[in-house]
Amino acid sequence: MRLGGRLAAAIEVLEDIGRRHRPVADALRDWGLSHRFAGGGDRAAIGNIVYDALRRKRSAGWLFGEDTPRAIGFGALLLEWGQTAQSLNDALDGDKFAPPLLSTGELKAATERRLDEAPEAVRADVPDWCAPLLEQAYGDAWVEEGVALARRPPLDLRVNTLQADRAKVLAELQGTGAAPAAIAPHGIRIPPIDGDGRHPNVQAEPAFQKGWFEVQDEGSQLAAALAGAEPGMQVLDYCAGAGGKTLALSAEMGNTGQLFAHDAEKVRLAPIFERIRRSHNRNVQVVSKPAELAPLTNHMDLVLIDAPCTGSGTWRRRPDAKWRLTERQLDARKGEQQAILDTAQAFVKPGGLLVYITCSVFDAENGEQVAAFRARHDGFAPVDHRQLWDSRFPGHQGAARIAGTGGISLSPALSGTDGFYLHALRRTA
Ligand SMILES: C[S@@+](CC[C@H](N)C(=O)[O-])C[C@H]1O[C@@H](n2cnc3c(N)ncnc32)[C@H](O)[C@@H]1O
Repeated sequence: MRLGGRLAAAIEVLEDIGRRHRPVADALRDWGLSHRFAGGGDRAAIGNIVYDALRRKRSAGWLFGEDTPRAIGFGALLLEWGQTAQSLNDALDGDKFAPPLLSTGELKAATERRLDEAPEAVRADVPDWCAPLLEQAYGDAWVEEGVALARRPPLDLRVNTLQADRAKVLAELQGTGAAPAAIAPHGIRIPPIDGDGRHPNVQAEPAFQKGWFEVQDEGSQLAAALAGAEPGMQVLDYCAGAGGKTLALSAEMGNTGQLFAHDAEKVRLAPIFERIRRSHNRNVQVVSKPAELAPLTNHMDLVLIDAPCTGSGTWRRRPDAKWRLTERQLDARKGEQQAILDTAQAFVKPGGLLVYITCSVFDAENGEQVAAFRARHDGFAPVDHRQLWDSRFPGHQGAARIAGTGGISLSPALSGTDGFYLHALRRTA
């Protein structure tokens, strides 16, 4: 397929996503099933246009004065693929599979409209209602952070130190662009792809099958490392999901002590069994029934709450979620976070740690949530987060926002990671 056919397919997929409110991955998969002639390169290119269009939906739409699938599809190529309106028309001319060429009016709009004159929320590529929330979190840097949240993400891996070391995994991944991550000691980064490229399928690597590494954003790796799990500890991962942090904690603990992995949803927890097997974790017990957690009350050295949240820190990877999110959903997540904090705190032993994590960039789910928890519960005091960060990641003082006793926040523009928040509280009574 030439560029025109790929763009037409991307516009079709964007129409499907808009019409049927479907997740991007589902819409792309269905398109692939009904167009079996398309090769892997075509599918990757179409996927890239679709994801770019969703990441840059507002700024792409701004160029044409509307955010129709056609406008944002073309806009993605203008903003992210180094095309100009004229070079696009030249490339599409004579391609019978291409969408109609840009009209005189569209050419004029795309040539004359300037993104640097657009309102801030357009440049930041976020819904209007989210702009004040980003400003609250990032102050003057909020547009820059919005822009970074709309960029293509890297592919990050965490070396499973129970099975391998970084040099060994890097040697296996030679030729993929893999390099040591900037901050995470066991992290490996394959940079964001350009244009119609695609990341290597690392999960097909024998090294992955042998459990030498996991796919995990560097921010998630840093959050897990900051939680402070140590060999021999009793740890409860209360919202373990598919176990991304569980596996990292288990490795930090050197496969010793006990790590209980719980989640309210059995379906979310299901993949953890295969992952534990592949990664050779021997200190993890999966506890799906809340009643079976009762004996752990007051006994845990560390309780990790990787809370359900809006996921606004992961918009680079799930840009459709950015446009689907509503204030009502934010309120619902806040209610869940509050209830989980109130329940999970009871498992911390006196002197133990309660560590709260989200992959949200909104203070309402982060610092404000922890402040409200502390107002409801005596006996928990924040650790010194500056000291915590500096001791774990010396030499990276400026790579996170640290608000004294107010937690640690990671962001794409400052930290080069997904947006994450971590707040560690010690039980004092
Ligand atoms: C951010 S995800 C966890 C991701 C996971 N820790 C990881 O690193 O891959 C949040 C999880 O919280 C779970 N959850 C939601 N409400 C819960 C509750 N009341 N108790 C325990 N888990 C809950 C969800 O099912 C979801 O799997």
